[in-house]
Amino acid sequence: MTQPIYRIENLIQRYHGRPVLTIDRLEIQPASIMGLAGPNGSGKSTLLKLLAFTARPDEGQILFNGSPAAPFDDAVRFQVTLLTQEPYLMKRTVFNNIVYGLRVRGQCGDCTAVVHDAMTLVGLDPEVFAHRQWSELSGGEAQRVALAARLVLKPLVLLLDEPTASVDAASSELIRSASLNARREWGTTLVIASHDREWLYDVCDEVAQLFKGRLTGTGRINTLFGPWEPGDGGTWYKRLGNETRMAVSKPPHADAIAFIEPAVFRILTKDEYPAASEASIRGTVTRLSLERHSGFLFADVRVGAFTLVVRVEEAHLAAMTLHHGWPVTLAYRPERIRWQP
Ligand SMILES: Nc1ncnc2c1ncn2[C@@H]1O[C@H](COP(=O)(O)OP(=O)(O)OP(=O)(O)O)[C@@H](O)[C@H]1O
Repeated sequence: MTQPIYRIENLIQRYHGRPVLTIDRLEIQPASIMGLAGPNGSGKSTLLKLLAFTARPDEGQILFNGSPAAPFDDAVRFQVTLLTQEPYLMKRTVFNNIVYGLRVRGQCGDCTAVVHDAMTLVGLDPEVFAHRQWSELSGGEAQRVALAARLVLKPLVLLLDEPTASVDAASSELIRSASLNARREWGTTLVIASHDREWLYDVCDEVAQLFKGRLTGTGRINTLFGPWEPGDGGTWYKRLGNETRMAVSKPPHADAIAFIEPAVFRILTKDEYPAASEASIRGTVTRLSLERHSGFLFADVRVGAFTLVVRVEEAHLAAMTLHHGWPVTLAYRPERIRWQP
């Protein structure tokens, strides 16, 4: 096993004395793509800032290539770069924004060719954009300049904090493909925080789930929020829309959040019925995907207004034909739902 590029140990980060991030242990492998998923305020940006070594954790440590690193150490400053949701360009031309990091590192004299290459990677024609001022760019163009300013450094680690949250669709596509290109071409490790779970699952080797500042797992998981409704005989339900109700175990309280592992669901074959201990719901397959990290096959199943991720058992594959648009019945045992108070 290679040495992880990051190893987090017993980390606690606080704001005004309140812990906002607690991670006992997390490793990120070199040249891998790690996704960070979680609702607003779950600690994704805080974790990225710590991985960028712009701040020191209040407790615990982050080892970089096996060694502890202090904020702004040369060992990390020249290797790790963070792209935030807002581009924060300097008040100068596009060319001068992109070349800045190279000059700070004393890496080139005439950097024209490498700067132009970086611009091309993010879909900015150097002829058109090199001499534009920072103020003469759209939001999507500005974000692409900010990314080019990082790619030109061929960084060991590129941290992306919701890089496409406030840009147009075309810029978003260019930002995504240019980022993935960095891993392919230079073996750059990527850590991506995003609310776009589908994208994360498509491109990441592993996705860390954060919830209220805690790591709740790595891998796919279904997260359902209340309200929960009591039914007959002690059963509780979640309304999923289109008159579909999903039976759940008794929630600990009204605002509890349910975590349901994809393996909790099983897709019934044509001739199968749920067992007496199982509940069931009907839905439609909208997507099939293979998780790189585990090699498991997952189906996205649309149930009412929700999409549930379901792990497809290998033993079942032969007995089922799953296609986009295929109606399926999911069986599950409600007591296997995990609750987070
Ligand atoms: N500078 C700060 N001062 C005080 N509290 C902060 C500060 N920055 C973040 N927090 C708090 O820390 C917690 C984690 O915030 P963080 O921005 O890391 O979450 P996030 O998962 O990135 O959220 P989002 O998806 O909305 O960007 C939140 O409760 C937030 O209010």
